Amino acid sequence: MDHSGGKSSLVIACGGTGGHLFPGLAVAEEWTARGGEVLLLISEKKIDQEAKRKYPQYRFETVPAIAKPATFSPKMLSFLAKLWSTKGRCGALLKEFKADAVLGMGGFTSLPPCWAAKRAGLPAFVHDSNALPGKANRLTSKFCRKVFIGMDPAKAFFPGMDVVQTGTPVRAEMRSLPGRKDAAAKFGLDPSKPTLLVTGGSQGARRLNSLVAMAFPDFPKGTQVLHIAGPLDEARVEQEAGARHGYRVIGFCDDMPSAYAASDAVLSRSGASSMTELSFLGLPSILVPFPYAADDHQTRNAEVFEKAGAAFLEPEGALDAAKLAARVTSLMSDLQTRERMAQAARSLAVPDAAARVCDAIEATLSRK
Ligand SMILES: CC(=O)N[C@H]1[C@@H](OP(=O)(O)OP(=O)(O)OC[C@H]2O[C@@H](n3ccc(=O)[nH]c3=O)[C@H](O)[C@@H]2O)O[C@H](CO)[C@@H](O)[C@@H]1O
Repeated sequence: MDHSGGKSSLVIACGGTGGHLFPGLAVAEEWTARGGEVLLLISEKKIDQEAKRKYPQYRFETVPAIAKPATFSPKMLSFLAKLWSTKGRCGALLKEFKADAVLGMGGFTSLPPCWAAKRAGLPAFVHDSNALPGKANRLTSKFCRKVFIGMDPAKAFFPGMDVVQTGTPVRAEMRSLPGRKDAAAKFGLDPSKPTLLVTGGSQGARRLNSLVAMAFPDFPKGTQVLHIAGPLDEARVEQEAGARHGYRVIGFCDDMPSAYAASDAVLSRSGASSMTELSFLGLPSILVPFPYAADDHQTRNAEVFEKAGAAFLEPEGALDAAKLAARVTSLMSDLQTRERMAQAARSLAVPDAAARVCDAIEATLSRK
């Protein structure tokens, strides 16, 4: 295979959650634009299977989603068995696809393909978008030639590894946002009114949803809310708040560019992909980390934005409806602060992250 022109075959393991899937798709877009071929490994989860429909130009294969049990229990045996059997299936797929390299976008679902690559003598790479890398990625990195990171603090967790700070890739559709008027119309909102986007990441955020619904009556008059409640909580939030004027509830949003384009500020969990999009688009935010995320990594993510002045960090444990309303009020009624935060957010963006990832893989392949 000719590696000089980027015609190589790349396997991208990006299943399990939006935070892994969308950056993986962004790399696929860049790799294929360079003339290469991709095979995307996704899980059986709904979000992954919907991506398969939305991107018919790519080849997808479904492999099991793998989650490590929190404590040592009999479930650990089935976890290990699943890792082993998935590694076998990935090995067969790499061979059949004539893969030149494997890129894992994170989580235990990335481990078997990177392990299989190492066994087959192929270069493997892992991308970690968080400030505090997870155990899965630290383990997966042992099979990898290079580790790509989204945020600077992650570097310290991969001692002795070839770590490249690439930033986290953003899908191409984020580069061409619709105008505010069209975007607002899509959600039945008034483009002339200040609008707050609420999102809990790809899986939603039940507690945050309830707080926003309770706090809304105390938001500044005229403020609209576009509330992405998550597929499992849509009906409940709709019942609690959906009938209010200027309050739009949706379950899963398959058009995030429009959601961002319609909004002046964002109240969000601090998943790395959502935050990457906020910095790429220069949106001020209030970040409420998911308190049960592994090793509290969402708090570490949010601290990076808070330190840069790009976001207000509000720990969920200390948040009630009154405090949330006060925070939203101070943000929505102060254009200067929003502009300052937007600029700080932009300063954290790495707009060519997908290109940096592809450059680093190509550099390794050309030395093979
Ligand atoms: C609960 C949890 O542990 N979540 C983790 C998960 O991300 P998780 O998928 O929860 O969240 P992220 O914020 O990283 O990514 C969400 C992605 O889904 C998209 N989106 C979201 C909602 C929607 O309706 N439509 C839609 O397209 C967003 O635009 C974004 O691209 O992996 C990330 C990357 O390791 C971590 O940083 C997160 O902490």
